[in-house]
Parts: sequence; structure tokens; C-alpha cells
Amino acid sequence: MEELSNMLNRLLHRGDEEEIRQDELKKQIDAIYRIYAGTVGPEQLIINAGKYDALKYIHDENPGKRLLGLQRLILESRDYHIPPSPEDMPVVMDKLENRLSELLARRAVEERLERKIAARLEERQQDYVNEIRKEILKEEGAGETEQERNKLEKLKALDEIHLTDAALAQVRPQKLSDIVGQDDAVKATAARIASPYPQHLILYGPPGVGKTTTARLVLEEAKKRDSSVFGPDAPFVECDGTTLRWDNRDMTNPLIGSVHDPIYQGARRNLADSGIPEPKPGLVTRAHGGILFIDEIGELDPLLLNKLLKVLEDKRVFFESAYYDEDNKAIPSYIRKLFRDGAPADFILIGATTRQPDEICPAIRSRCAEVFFNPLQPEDISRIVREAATRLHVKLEDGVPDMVSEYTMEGRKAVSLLTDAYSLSVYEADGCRQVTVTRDTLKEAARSAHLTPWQFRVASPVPQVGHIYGLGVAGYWGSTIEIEAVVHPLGNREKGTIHFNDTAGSMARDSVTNASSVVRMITGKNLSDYDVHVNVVGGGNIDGPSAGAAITCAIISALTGKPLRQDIAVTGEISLSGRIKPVGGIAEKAFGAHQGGMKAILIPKQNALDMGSEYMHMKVIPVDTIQDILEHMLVRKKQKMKGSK
Ligand SMILES: Nc1ncnc2c1ncn2[C@@H]1O[C@H](COP(=O)(O)OP(=O)(O)OP(=O)(O)O)[C@@H](O)[C@H]1O
Repeated sequence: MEELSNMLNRLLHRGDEEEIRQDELKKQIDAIYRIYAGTVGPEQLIINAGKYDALKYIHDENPGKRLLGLQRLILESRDYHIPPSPEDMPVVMDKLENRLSELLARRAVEERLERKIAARLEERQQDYVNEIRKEILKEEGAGETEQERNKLEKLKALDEIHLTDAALAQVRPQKLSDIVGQDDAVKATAARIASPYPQHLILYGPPGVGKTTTARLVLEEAKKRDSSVFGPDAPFVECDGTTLRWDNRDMTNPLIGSVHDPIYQGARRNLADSGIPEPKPGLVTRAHGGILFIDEIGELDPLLLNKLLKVLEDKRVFFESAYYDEDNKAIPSYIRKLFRDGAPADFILIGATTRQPDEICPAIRSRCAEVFFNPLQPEDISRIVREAATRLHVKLEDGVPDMVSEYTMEGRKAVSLLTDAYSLSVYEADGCRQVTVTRDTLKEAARSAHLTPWQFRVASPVPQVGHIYGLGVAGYWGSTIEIEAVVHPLGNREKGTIHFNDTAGSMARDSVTNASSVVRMITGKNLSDYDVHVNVVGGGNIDGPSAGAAITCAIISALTGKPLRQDIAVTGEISLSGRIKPVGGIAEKAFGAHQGGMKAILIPKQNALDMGSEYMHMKVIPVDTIQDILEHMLVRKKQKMKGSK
């Protein structure tokens, strides 16, 4: 009986234990549900329950089935079909708790990251908003600091101040017919630009004779003509070959265009942040549909010139960048188009240079028509000065325009000398602008600018023995060259010497050697029987053979004691047989002779085609042999002589 009651007690006790265990299990399962719901959220729990077909188990009374529901939810699978047995439940719950803690940990990390990302995004967003605000404010002129506004005001005030520039702008030719002394060059330039098929051009000529002025005005002239291809808004873009700089990565190339890589300091912030390179079209694109004028094109960097040639061929500029990624969706469409199609650059090029054609790159020359501007004549300078005075509303004393032409042969220097003299006159008149520029004021202005008459009249009516004027040319300017020769008998010595300027070039030296043979032929005397000294006055750095004929004449005169005319200049190479060979720069030399006050020049017959029989009231006489020259240069006995033996 006692045994029975013990057994009953044990059973009752076991039943209590089971009940407590079941209760405990239920509580644990409820806790896992709550944690899961807290982790994914109640809405996501319902969604997941639908997804893994766990809805029917969630509210079941049977803890085994509720645990089955949790298995499907937490292990994210429909593959669990049998509720775990009470024995298996602790193991299952253990597994679920582990999985849940993983989920929780991941969730916490994700949340932390999301918070950071959100904060960063907000920061960036604020930066962009600020930047865009600044851009808009700048566009509307507001939002600048007071300091920035002051700087702008100062710049504007500086812009209002014009000194000599304003005067020079006032005297500048306004139309093609105002350009003096360049009729042929102006016509040739205008015809090629106004043509239905305009050509690229190179304008050659000395400095300050109207090349830039012509280039500026021809486009306006062309626009007025029906035949022209240039529209009313065709641009004229001007730059200078001496100052155009670029770097070989094309990050700065104002002429052709550049690509601002995102890491480049000049890149726009939003593009830089997104790693997008931005092409910046250059002057060639600004000149599209019009004219690109490059002054001093001969000074342009050869590599840059090659790039320009490529643009002339393609009529477009193509951009490249290692940073360009066509698949980058963030690339704005204008940048995409610039990389894909390039930037348009269909323009007519006008280059100007003070260099000689053979100093200009053949590749650019072959693509351009060439136009030559003349050195201005004294009467051109006088006219430029008179017309500039009219535009400045200033009176000139008689002789002032001609005086200016004695100081310079450049149109630019002439007008600037005039404006200097004008300023001096106004200053002396205590600011009164109604002044007359006198010869004395002009001289004073020239003196203070350290200008001296650029060539004195050297010609003389008085003949001289062993003295002659040859002709030389430097750049575009011709001038007389004074040559003298003396001969001395040897005395006791057997062989004479010939001295010539040490600094003279080898071709000039050859002329002296040739002269020795010709002298022997003409006079019958051997120069080695004398000490001969030939001197080019004021600079022995002459080269080229064109002084040969003049040197020969000077030696013959010195040897024979016969005087030479000093109002005729001579140019020509001498051959061994005494023939006069053609030389270069004949027009410039004729101009130099005229400036020297010569009555005539003797030029090689073969050069005669380039010249008429008269040049600026000066006779132009073709000669074929040394005898022809002597015929003109040796004076008759009755003529007055100086320095003859
Ligand atoms: N032939 C000319 N007729 C009238 N004015 C001239 C002439 N040449 C020069 N000038 C005056 O000189 C100024 C400068 O001339 P311009 O710039 O055209 O010369 P340039 O030949 O282009 O010289 P550079 O080769 O030095 O650039 C002109 O604005 C004008 O006032």
C-alpha cells in the first residue's frame, strides 16, 4: 500500500515536472518569436511567414508546431515538415538561438553602416546644394563676399582707364581703303577671304606695316559681299604665336583645346567627384565659322603647329582621356558628344609673320596662299601720319609728316611717335587739346624715345677714289653699304697681302678673291704686287656675294686713282670673267638706295625684270659686265674729285 502510494506520488510528481517543462518550453519559444519579430519587424514577420508557409504554425497551441514555424522562419526554408519531438526541442532551440544571434549581429552591423552611409550622403548632399547655390548666386552676381565685390569694382575701374591704347585705337584704320601703301597685298588678302572658296593665308612683311589691321578688316569686308561664305556673326579670333603655351598632356592648350582630367585642379567639382574628364574646346573652336588670326605664326611651337595642321585637315578637334569611360551613366551628354564627335573647328586661318618664307614650316606654307606686305615708303609714312592726325583732330606744322618718315619706316612706330608728340604738345599747352604739333615738339618726342633718323642721306655729288656704295638687306629692310679700298706699293717685299674685314662671311671673302682676277683682267695689274685693304664701313658682318661688283670697282678705283661716283649705288655678284650675276632682295635694296639719296642704282641685268627703269624717281640701270659698271661709275676728268691721288 505504501508502495502504491509512493508510486502514485512519483507519477504525480513526474506529471508536475512535465507540466513545468512544457511551460518552460512555451516561454522559451515565445521569447524566440519575440526576438525574431523584433529583429525583422512585425510586418516582415508576416511576409516571411507567408513566404515560408509558417502562418498556420505561428499561433498553434502545440509547442512542437510553433517550434516548426520558427524553424521555417529563422532557417528560411519550407523544408521542415515534422514538429520536433520534446526530446529534440532543446537541440532545435539551441540551433535556432545561434542562428538568431547571427542574424542579430548582422543586422546591428548593417544598421551601423546604413547610419554612416546616410550621414555621409547627407553631408555630400549639403555640399552639392551649397555649391549649386554658390554657382547660381555667382551667376546672379550675388552671394559674393564684400572683399570679392571690391576686387571686381577695382577691376572695372581699371578697365575704364585708357592711356596710349585709346589714342592708338583712335588712329587705327577703320576700313580697308584707310590702309596705306599696301594696295596689292590688301586686295590679294580680301579677294582670298571674300571668295566663295576662301583660302588659308600667310601674310609676310616687316613689323608694323598693316598685316594685323588688314586681317581684322577683311572679314568685315567679306561679310558685306554675297559671294562670301562668312555669316554676319562670323567670329574673328586673334592670338599671338609667341605667347601660346601648352603642355604635352593637353591639360592646358588654349589653341586646340584641353581635357580637364578629374584629378586636375581646374576640373569642376561635381565632375571630379564622379571621375569624369571634361573637354574644354580651344580657340580653334571659338573661331568656328570665322577667322583664326595668329600673329607671329613663325614663332609658334612646331609641335603645336602640327596639331593645328591636323585640325585644319579634320575641321574638328578630337579629345582623348584615360579617364573617359563610355559606360559611365553619370557622364553628361555634352561631354559624351565631345568625346564621341569632337568639337567643330571649321575656320579660315590667317597667319602673319615678319620672318622670310623659307623660315616658315613647309607643311603650313603648302596649305596656305601667301601674301607679301611691302616695307612702307617715306611717302606712305607721311600719309599715315597725316591721316592719323586727322583722326586725332590735331594740326601738324608743315614738314612734320615727312620728318616722322625720317625716324621710322614702321606705320605703328609712326603713329606712336605722332601720339607722343601730341601728348607733349598738350602738356606744354597746359592741357589744352587744340594744339599744333610742331617740328620741334616732334624732335623732342623722338629724342626722349631714343629714336634717331633711321638712315641719313649718304649720297654725295663729289666723286671719290676707292670709295663706293654697295647695297645690303637685313630682314625686309635694304640699306646702302659703304665700301672703301686702298692699295699700297710693296716696297722691298716680294708678295703683297689682301686685308678684308675679319668678321665678313666666307662668301663675301670669295668676292674679294674673284675681284683680284677681274682687276687683273681690267687693269693688267697683279694685286699680289700690292698690299690691298678692303673695308666695309660700320660692320664687317656681311655675307653673301652681292657686294662683289662694288668691291671690284673700289679696288680698281684705288689702283688706278680714278674716282667713282658717290650718287650711284651698285649691287651684283662678280664672276671670274667679270660678269655681273643676279642677287636677292632687289626691291629692298632699291628702297635702301632711295633712302640713301641715290640718283641711280646699277643692278644685274637678270634682276631687271623685277624692277622698272625707275624706282621712286631713281634710275634703275641694268648692267651685264664690270665694264658696264665702270662706264657709269667712273667720272669724266672735268668732274670734281675728292681723295684722288
Ligand atoms: N599700312 C598702314 N596703313 C595705315 N596704318 C598703318 C599701316 N601700317 C601700320 N599702321 C598703323 O600701325 C598700327 C599697327 O599696325 P599692324 O598691327 O597692322 O601692323 P602689323 O604689320 O600687323 O605689325 P606686327 O607684325 O608687328 O604685328 C595700326 O593700327 C595703324 O595705326
